[in-house]
Amino acid sequence: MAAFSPALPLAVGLSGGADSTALLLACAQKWPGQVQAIHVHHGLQAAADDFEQHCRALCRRLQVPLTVQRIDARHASGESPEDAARRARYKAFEAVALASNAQNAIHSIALAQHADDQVETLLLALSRGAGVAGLAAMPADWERGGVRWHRPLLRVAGVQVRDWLRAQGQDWVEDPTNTDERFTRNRIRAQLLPALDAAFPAFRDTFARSASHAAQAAELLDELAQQDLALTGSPPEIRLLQGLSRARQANVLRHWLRVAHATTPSAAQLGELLDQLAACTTRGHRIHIKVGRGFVVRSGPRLDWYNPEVLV
Ligand SMILES: Nc1ncnc2c1ncn2[C@@H]1O[C@H](COP(=O)(O)OP(=O)(O)OP(=O)(O)O)[C@@H](O)[C@H]1O
Repeated sequence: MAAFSPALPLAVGLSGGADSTALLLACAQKWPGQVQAIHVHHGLQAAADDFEQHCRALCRRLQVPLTVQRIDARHASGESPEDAARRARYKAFEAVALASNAQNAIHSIALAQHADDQVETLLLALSRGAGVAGLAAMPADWERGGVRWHRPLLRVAGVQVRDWLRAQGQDWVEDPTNTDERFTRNRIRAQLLPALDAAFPAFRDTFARSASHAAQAAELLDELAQQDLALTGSPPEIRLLQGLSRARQANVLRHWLRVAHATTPSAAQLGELLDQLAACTTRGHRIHIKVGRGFVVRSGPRLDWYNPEVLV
């Protein structure tokens, strides 16, 4: 938090839980008159009104302007309720930043994820078999929608955040779902983090270092994919793809499918596509492989992708 120097005015995403309560308090103390808060009311759980009340009382006491955004975070089929809520929340933050008037325009938004959240994200990525992009976990800073986003607590342990809050005499609302071990993240927090603490006391720092190595590697792979896609064309030409190593083919194909078709192949689908590419040496060789909601096919000298649902 010491090195955190955001462009002001700053808005803090305030859920009412310990972490964002602490972040708002620290920021309001550091930059009086330059900080505001955004609370998103999901209406998903009975405790939502308690969260809102806590946020209103806290902001009144700190004399911090508060915007409460009500959202409908119902999830689409195939999407987890947590992902839907997170996506809707980010959209709500962006809408508030966009609507902030010129005089008090929000330049940065800070979120309160801390080092334990980062370790949980990394372990979740490992449990899904993620590649380096997933193992990069959460970035500390990024830019989107003309706003700088920050996670200033990413190197601070969860217990330190709560200890600081207690020392400040500040209360918070405990999210009742945080102890529900039906959620994987909560099982990681309750069962794995204490075991990691016992086995590797420095795990928060060392895991964070691995995540930032992965982030750097992911950036390089992305740059290489852009260069290779410029070489093969989009959609890519089969003969030019075949001139690349198998690892580079995999990298550029993943990139092409993501940027051009917003789809990600499974490891098995990509493996099959690479095998087909290697075998594609005759004019008549057909390629037709399911990827995401559609198919990668051969179309003359190139690959192509189509979604049959969109064609009808
Ligand atoms: N309903 C919300 N309204 C505003 N900001 C939110 C809300 N939910 C989460 N955030 C922001 O996003 C961050 C990450 O959310 P996440 O749900 O992972 O954590 P959290 O357990 O809610 O954190 P906290 O201890 O602050 O409640 C929060 O620390 C907070 O800054």
